[in-house]
Amino acid sequence: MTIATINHTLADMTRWTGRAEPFETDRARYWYQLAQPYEQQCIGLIGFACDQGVRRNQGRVGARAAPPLIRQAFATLPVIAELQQRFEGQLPTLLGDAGDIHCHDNDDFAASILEQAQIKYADKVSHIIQQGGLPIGLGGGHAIAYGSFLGLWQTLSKADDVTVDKAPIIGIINFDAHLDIRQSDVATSGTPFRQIAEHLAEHNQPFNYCCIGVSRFSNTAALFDRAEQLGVHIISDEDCHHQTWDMLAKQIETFIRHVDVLYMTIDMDCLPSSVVPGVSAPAAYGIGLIFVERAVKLIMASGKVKVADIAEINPTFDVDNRSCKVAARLLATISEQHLLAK
Ligand SMILES: N=CN[C@@H](CCC(=O)O)C(=O)O
Ligand SMILES: [Mn+2]
Ligand SMILES: [Mn+2]
Repeated sequence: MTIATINHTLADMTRWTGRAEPFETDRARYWYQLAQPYEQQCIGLIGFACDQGVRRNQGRVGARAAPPLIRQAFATLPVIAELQQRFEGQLPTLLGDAGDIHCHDNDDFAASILEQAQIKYADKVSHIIQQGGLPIGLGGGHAIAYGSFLGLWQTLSKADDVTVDKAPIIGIINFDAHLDIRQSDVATSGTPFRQIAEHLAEHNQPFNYCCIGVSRFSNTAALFDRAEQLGVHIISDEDCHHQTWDMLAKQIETFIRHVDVLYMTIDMDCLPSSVVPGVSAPAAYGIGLIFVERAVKLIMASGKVKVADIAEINPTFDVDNRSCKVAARLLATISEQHLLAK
């Protein structure tokens, strides 16, 4: 039997590598050339190398290996000209790597190892927000979501001007085939948004949850019942294909207008398994990458996103690194939009 432990490892900067461009101007620049060990950069990457929640949820494990592979794929993407111009002379202040929280799990669910990992990860998230940065979490299973939320919650609770009746309204936008509001005796990758709903209810705060890409073939009627009880705003996978962009954008904008701050999470199984094969629970239908990227830009443009994460990549089932590359593209999109909006 393995011993259940959690630990934090600092950024491994030897992983930030990519193409050398000795014959080009210095505008041939890649993200690997920007990354620094996290201090107080505008963006702080923090890995959640944990798939205990997937295991507890009877899923196929492997997501714990994803954070360094998503980083590696991101490292090789070019930095767009607009960003280089805008931040000339300040490029080392843009991207920090805060390392990974590891959850070395076993089958002893009572060991609370997942819960401890979520708390440790939440502390890092909170620290980055308090330093003025945007934390971007790299899962790991979708149990990362409860940690990301807790990190945001901790920060908001510490703010000087916050009282119960004046607390900022939190909105959560999740791109996911699954609602992840399961009832269970332990936390899993299928329970985070139900846990968040309960946490908010305990503190007399509203639960504003918009789930985009929900599949009627990936959620039971019991889950749809709970979604209705909790007032979840559902935009189904079929809606995403059949409705116009203007109609979808309006729904998302209306949701955003009613909240003060946002937590945005992308469960990579929202995309079709032909596009992202390396996930814990693949989706047959899925929503388009073109739509997801456009929606992510719209959400980031609100300026309300205080924490974001990318979850559920499972490298064991990836093909030709395809899934990590899609995750890296979304990570670059979030990063670009955040920085350009500054
Ligand atoms: N993170 C969520 N996972 C899905 C898993 C479904 C499955 O294994 O088929 C869920 O709980 O609904
Ligand atoms: Mn999912
Ligand atoms: Mn999920």
